[in-house]
Amino acid sequence: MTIVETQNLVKRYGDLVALDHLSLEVKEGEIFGLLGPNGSGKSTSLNCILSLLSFDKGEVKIFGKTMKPDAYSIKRNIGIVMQNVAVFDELTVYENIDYFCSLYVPDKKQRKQLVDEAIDFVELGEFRKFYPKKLSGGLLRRLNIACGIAHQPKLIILDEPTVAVDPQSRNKILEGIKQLHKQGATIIYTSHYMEEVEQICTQIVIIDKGRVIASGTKEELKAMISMGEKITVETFSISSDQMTALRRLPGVITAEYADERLVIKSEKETNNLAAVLDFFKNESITFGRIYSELPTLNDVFLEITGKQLRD
Ligand SMILES: Nc1ncnc2c1ncn2[C@@H]1O[C@H](COP(=O)(O)OP(=O)(O)OP(=O)(O)O)[C@@H](O)[C@H]1O
Repeated sequence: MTIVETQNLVKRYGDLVALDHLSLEVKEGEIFGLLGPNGSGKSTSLNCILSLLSFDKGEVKIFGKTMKPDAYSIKRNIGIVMQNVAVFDELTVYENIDYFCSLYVPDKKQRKQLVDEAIDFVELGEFRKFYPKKLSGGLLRRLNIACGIAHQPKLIILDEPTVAVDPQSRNKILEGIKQLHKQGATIIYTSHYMEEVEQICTQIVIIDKGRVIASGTKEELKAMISMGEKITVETFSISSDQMTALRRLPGVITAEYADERLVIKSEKETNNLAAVLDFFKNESITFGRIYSELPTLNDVFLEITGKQLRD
């Protein structure tokens, strides 16, 4: 079943085209990763999906129905965790979650159970009587998440929930998302951190300048590009003749040297690590670490657009 569908969404801010015929399809049970560099249109697309922002062209359907600002039956089944923490300073952790949950769940007894479950879920039990001002950035994010998910929605939308959080809270947030997914929620997750998207998303769409540039599972995305292996060698110097020799190794696509790092990218099913190691030994070139990696989503982005995901 399709949970969210956007067809040819166009959103302009004056002359700037923020969404350029953006079509997305999120199926039930997916952790759908919307990955793109800063300014690529991730937040704009979420705001259009949620009818928080009007758009110039296109259509949004959620749970098979057209999404509109007053589509309350749809909204009741959506949980939103936005980039900026939005909680009330005057309310405690418990009261904040209870307030947001009360917008969807009027029954007090039922709500108490949901709020308690949300507090346990984000592990804020010992902070339930704290006011937001007393919480660290990571704990605040977790409170923000609890406020968005306490009513146990079918669809959860998280817009860069890990920006500027400490590694411990980041891991807790990512583990929490996986758990919500296991419990049956469909999740839309935006990020410009490709490692996170690789780690948790079952389906990924990469956008740039408001357009979809690639989509699929992480394996499918990596299979789209010609590169299959990236070898990095930390070395102080290498001559242009030596670079030419390295470029002649089988299957080498590029070999570049910058900032005391040599990076050799080779085609799929090439294994040049042993050959590169032999070359450095035979040429008596001193080197530090040498390692081989599989392509990342950044390499996918780089090969398709010619630029880094994180500029
Ligand atoms: N209210 C606005 N008025 C004018 N331009 C805007 C507005 N909001 C966003 N933009 C522009 O639209 C484009 C898309 O922005 P958007 O915030 O959707 O990108 P993003 O991928 O979410 O970026 P980030 O990761 O920085 O949040 C950017 O060029 C941005 O500068």
